[in-house]
Amino acid sequence: MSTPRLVAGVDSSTQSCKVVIRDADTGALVRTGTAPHPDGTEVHPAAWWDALCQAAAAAGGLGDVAALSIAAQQHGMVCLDGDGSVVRPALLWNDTRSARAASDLVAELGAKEWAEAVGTVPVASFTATKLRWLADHEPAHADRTAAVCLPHDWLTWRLTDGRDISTLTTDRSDASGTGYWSPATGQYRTDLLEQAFRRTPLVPRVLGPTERAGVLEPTGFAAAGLLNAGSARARLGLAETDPLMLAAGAGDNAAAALGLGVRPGDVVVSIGTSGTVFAVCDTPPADPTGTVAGFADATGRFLPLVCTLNAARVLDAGRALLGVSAGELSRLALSAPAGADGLTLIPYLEGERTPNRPDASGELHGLRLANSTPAHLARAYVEGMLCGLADGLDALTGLGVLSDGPGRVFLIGGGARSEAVRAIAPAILGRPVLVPAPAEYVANGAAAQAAWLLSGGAEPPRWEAADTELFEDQPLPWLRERYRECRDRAL
Ligand SMILES: Nc1ncnc2c1ncn2[C@@H]1O[C@H](COP(=O)(O)OP(=O)(O)O)[C@@H](O)[C@H]1O
Ligand SMILES: O=C(CO)[C@@H](O)[C@H](O)COP(=O)(O)O
Repeated sequence: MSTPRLVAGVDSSTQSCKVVIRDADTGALVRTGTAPHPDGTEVHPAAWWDALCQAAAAAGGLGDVAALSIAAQQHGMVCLDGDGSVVRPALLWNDTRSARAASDLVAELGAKEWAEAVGTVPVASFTATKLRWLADHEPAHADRTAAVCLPHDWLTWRLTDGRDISTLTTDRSDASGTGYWSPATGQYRTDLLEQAFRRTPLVPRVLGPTERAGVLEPTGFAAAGLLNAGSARARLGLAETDPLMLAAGAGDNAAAALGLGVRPGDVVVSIGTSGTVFAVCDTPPADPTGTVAGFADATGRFLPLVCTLNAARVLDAGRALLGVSAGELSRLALSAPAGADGLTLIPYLEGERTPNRPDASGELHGLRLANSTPAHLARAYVEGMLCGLADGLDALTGLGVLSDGPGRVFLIGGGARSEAVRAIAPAILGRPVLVPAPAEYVANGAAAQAAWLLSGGAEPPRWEAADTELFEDQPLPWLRERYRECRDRAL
């Protein structure tokens, strides 16, 4: 029997780095590893590199892997100087300090004009607004910035070169989250980059879905001038003789869409640090309200997406408040009645991106003696978080980009591991929900992209779909209505 060819997929997400190693032909899972990322919304990229090395080691190393693809959290601003050194820690997608810069940029050009130019209207998450913040607040760092790239671009480049900024690459999906690349034309809008940053740094070359970002040759680390090349290869579990092909990589949500094999009409709801609701479609969306971001996907199509800042960590906060485990929060939530007897959480604990309220905070409405119990509070936390996502699903549906949809609604991400979330989601989202078996769907999508690179086929590999469990319940329009009233009062 021949040895299977292996591929690796990476999800360098907000809270951790995950590596999955799969059989390139069958998709069978071979090994996995994870490592945590530091907390905070400002992180030095070296921490992602360390976590990638640790996660690769925990997955048994990459020595027998033929191709690798890196997917990562979107939008983070990584500034490099002319020598390829990091200028300052990266500002992540959930750092809201550029909210004022975002509203300045909208005022300068107009929301409709931004949506038509790049598919998105500036909010604090997008790279363009972070660059404007840097220009306004740290001009010395802005002056030193010779190139700007994103988390997955930097990690891929760190593996293939790590020194020459002219070799930086990205892909369509991540480029579409910058605010200066147009999914509709497939071109950078250098004028908008300059408008945001008042400078024109080098930006990564945008690769198509099956293009190769590079090859990590046996001598690669030394050629790249990385200090202690031998130890870097050793940390990744690579033997001195192993070449490793690097795929284009992707933004995490596009990778998840690829990993799940979503079809036009399907919707994915992901509950990670961010809450996202997205679909794939064949025409570039442009929502002048900015609610739906018109991203590109990782297969050559488009990825309309709504993103909230408050998802799995709302559940974490509920647990901390009640001093209980994730399992106990879930049990408590399921022991309270739907609607928590009038207790409603508006879950904007981190400010909010959709709706665009970067300075908002969370609010509890309707506290009474009768609902002042741990169970009611747990229920309100789960329901409030899901109502934020249901608003996102409404916006996506309202934009008319779902062909005959919504069809299948998938629920993924760390938060989908909660039994209460799975059970309550159908009533709040107003439709049946398919929960794939718990797995790292972003890293799986990256692994599929690596296998696609190896196969050179016209379509991504057709690996066996994950087992799914169907959750159904009667929609609760009255609960959504009460949430809307409290939300609008809060806003
Ligand atoms: N059983 C569970 N119940 C509730 N939340 C969970 C559970 N398991 C994991 N989580 C939460 O999921 C989050 C991590 O999810 P993940 O999708 O990996 O996030 P990210 O991609 O943003 O790093 C954490 O906030 C964690 O507390
Ligand atoms: O900003 C977005 C999408 O626009 C987020 O979805 C980030 O890509 C972070 O994802 P997670 O780490 O929460 O999965």
